[in-house]
Amino acid sequence: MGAVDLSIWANVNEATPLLSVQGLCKNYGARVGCAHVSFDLFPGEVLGIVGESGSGKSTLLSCLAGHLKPDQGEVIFQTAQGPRDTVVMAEAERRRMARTDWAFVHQNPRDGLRMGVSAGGNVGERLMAVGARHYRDIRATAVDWLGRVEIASDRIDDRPRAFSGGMQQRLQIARNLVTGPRLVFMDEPTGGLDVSVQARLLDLLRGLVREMGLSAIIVTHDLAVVRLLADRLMVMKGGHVVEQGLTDQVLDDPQHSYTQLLVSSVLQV
Ligand SMILES: Nc1ncnc2c1ncn2[C@@H]1O[C@H](COP(=O)(O)OP(=O)(O)OP(=O)(O)O)[C@@H](O)[C@H]1O
Repeated sequence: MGAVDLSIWANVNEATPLLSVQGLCKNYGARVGCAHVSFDLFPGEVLGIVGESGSGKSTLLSCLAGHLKPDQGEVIFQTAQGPRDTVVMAEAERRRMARTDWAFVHQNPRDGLRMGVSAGGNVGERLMAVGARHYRDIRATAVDWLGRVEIASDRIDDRPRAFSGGMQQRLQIARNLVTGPRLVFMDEPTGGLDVSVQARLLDLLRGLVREMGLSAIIVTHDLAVVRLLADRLMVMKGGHVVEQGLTDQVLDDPQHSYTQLLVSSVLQV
């Protein structure tokens, strides 16, 4: 099992949104989590979601990834079999899609890795979950993916706890991308890392996203992250989307007063 087979996606039209979100709302009792969020995400497109703490970014991402059930709204995912609303689909199907069609990179690698399993095992078990059976092929693909995320092959049998924070995050990325998802959700993927480590990780992510033609939704506090990775930007405040558009346009010519504050860094996000 070498390169990931993407032929099943051949019938997915580039002009059809990969993800189409309509009127998504989630409240926690009387508190607004996110409200009336709508957008389309096209194949190969990277959307950044920014906003201060408590603005609803994580709530939105959790609803999109199926970790949280929204109170209202649709999340239509373009599967190889056609469009499906992931909000109403059966839990078993959503779980299967979460293994195959999309991936989730957590801020803390511990939430996305199995810390007691070797690096190779972390990558290999994802392949086994989608049907790979031959040990030699699985190990060869794991070695290949460790290389792609700049982890030396002689570390394949080490457990993630023997890795630095940056290496753990790169391993989490390999574990998530090895099965060839179309869409990757990332929650503060560079949060908690040193600045130099962040820069290297961002470069790596940018390369992989482009090379694999991935669509991605990235939640971050860091405008430098979206400047580098995101084609489009969504700015949230109090659970609402206050501005969205092309990243350069939003950052260079922000229209909403809150975005202006964010960009001028007057506001600490
Ligand atoms: N489990 C929960 N129970 C009650 N309220 C919640 C819960 N999770 C989030 N909230 C509230 O929903 C709103 C949005 O929170 P959310 O965590 O989505 O924001 P965020 O932008 O991701 O913040 P951060 O960057 O700090 O993670 C906040 O008012 C928050 O207090």
